[in-house]
Amino acid sequence: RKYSSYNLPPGSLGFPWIGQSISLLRALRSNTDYQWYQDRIKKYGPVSKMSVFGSPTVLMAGPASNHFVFSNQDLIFTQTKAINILIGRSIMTLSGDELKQVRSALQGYLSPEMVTKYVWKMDEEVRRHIDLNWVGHKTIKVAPLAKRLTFNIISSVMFGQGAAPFREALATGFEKVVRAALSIPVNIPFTKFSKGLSASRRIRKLLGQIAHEREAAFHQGHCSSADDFFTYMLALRSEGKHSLTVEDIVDNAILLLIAGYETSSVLITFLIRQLANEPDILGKITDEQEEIARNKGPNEPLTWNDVSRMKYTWKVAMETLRTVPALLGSFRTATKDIEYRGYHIPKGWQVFTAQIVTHLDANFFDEPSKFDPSRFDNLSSIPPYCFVPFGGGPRMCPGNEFARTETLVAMHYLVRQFRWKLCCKEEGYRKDATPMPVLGLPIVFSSHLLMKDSAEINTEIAYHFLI
Ligand code: HEM
Repeated sequence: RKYSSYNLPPGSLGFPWIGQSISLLRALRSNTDYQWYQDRIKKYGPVSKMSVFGSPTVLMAGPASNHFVFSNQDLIFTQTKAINILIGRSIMTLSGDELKQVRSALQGYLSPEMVTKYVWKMDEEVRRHIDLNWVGHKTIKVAPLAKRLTFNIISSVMFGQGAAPFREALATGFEKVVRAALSIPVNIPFTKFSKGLSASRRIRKLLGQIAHEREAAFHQGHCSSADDFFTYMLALRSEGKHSLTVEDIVDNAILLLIAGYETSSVLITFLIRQLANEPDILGKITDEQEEIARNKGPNEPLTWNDVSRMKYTWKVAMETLRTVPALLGSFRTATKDIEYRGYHIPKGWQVFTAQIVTHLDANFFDEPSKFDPSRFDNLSSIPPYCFVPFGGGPRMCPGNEFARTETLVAMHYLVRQFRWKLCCKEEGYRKDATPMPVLGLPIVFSSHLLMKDSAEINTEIAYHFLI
């Protein structure tokens, strides 16, 4: 009744609270979400109303809708109450001038010029990770290890050696915060939320200590802005570029880390999964990486220049992101009544656009279900707002260059040293906030340098299943 004068989009809000949440969650878990969106689009068109996760929501489909969602000033990031409590005053919750200042600071920190300075740290972390977890092993579960790798990379870049002694504690704490992010925010002991809340307090305390130490060192002139995230933000503050307190800086550090490690680990996991079934593509990537290695000493770390030459490998990564986007899509909330294609979207409603809808649309990608990295040979042939793994517009992912670089560094060492097969060829994946192979992607692998053919791997797989 409240909206009787509105021209709301077609569709039903379903039962109060529940709406379409259960059927969407079921589709996500069974990885049939693309069909779920298609069914709605066929029934109601590209703009329809539904109710998910407790809020009336307008589902929008297609490149024009993507553009609208990414760039409309009256749509702000949707926040779950749990995220607000767990992460605090981060870029996700800020608005107005504060948002502009923090966005510009984070963009600067993750800009290509800065990422060039992080390549050696990424190189160091990847090599350490491989020595520890791959060399001398025969089987591993890729997904949890990829998470640990991307966590170690980003925490080493952001906090430097200051956080090294606490890395294990931080990794466990962040895992609990991520798990609590989509939970019901009621602080009852032993629930996901209460565990996440305690972890978030511990992380804040620990990072707060490090930040205050960096503040003292910065004032005494003992560190430079390129050393770590805290010093970078403190240097910007001293230049009048923002006015965040140390506590706010810590909150933004937590957000940056969470936004960065989980998504990148999904990309690395699904790349490894894809390459297990694509010997030709793996061969081409290996050739590209061998060519780069040929001009370097045996232990010489990769440089920015090397990474810029990994063009084919990045096309394969983009095709992986097209077929399995690391994030479902973008949720926004309307801050006032707005209009789109003649429909009203009331203040307080959510809008949602799912990446997979354009990524798998045959109008934009020929044979969309085929894995074909060559479709990225000519990026300008892809219409705007159709390929959006990093979002778009003013809130586009500022970490895309960081993610690209760490993924390429990891692939450089993996493809040159190993050949792998999936332990379970039929292993599917489910989607929560991010997609995840149901068994964590167990693989069996051998050293590529020693192996002449795949017979050795086949024996390993047989052995793996016997035990
Ligand atoms: C493959 C890896 C990654 C993917 C696919 C990805 C994807 C995305 C997407 C789609 C958004 C926009 C969400 C929206 O519009 O609702 C986003 C935002 C964001 N990403 Fe990433 N991301 C990745 C890696 C990273 C990394 C490595 C970092 C940091 C080091 C990072 C930091 C952020 C931040 C801070 C935001 C929020 C920006 C804002 O509030 O304006 N991301 N990411």
